[in-house]
Amino acid sequence: MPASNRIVLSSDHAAIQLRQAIAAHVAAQGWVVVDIGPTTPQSTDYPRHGEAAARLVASGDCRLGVILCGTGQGIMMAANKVKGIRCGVCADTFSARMIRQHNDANMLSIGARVVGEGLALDIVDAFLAAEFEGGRHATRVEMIAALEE
Ligand SMILES: O=C[C@H](O)[C@H](O)[C@H](O)COP(=O)(O)O
Repeated sequence: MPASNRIVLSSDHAAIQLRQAIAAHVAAQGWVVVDIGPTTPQSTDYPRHGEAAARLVASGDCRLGVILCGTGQGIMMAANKVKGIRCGVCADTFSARMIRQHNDANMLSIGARVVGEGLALDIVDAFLAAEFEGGRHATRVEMIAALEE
């Protein structure tokens, strides 16, 4: 377990049930879950939830983040607007592992209308188990950061 074991979870209305399943899953692994909701199924706007989670990661309050909406795409786009955030949408475990190993992703996005719960939990596990490899990948991640300046 890393030094900081805080992970933020957030979603829009399309992914509340899956987000809560992921929260229970990662909490059972020892992560301190910062679940910032929402908790009611009322329609809500994914940009606000993506931004809120991203700010907790960008500030260092949370080491990693998992965010969800219907496709995972919209909330990912919002999170990636926050400086320092590298978030990828994953619908397979290979990509979830690679965005950590090669891209040093600090957030994962999942589409609750795209993948079922079993696969989603495997995707989260693959993301959390992987470590950034550095080396040539560090140079490329630095190039991404330079685009923010
Ligand atoms: O990228 C956007 C997400 O998939 C949203 O969850 C989706 O657009 C919400 O759609 P609706 O308001 O029809 O539930």
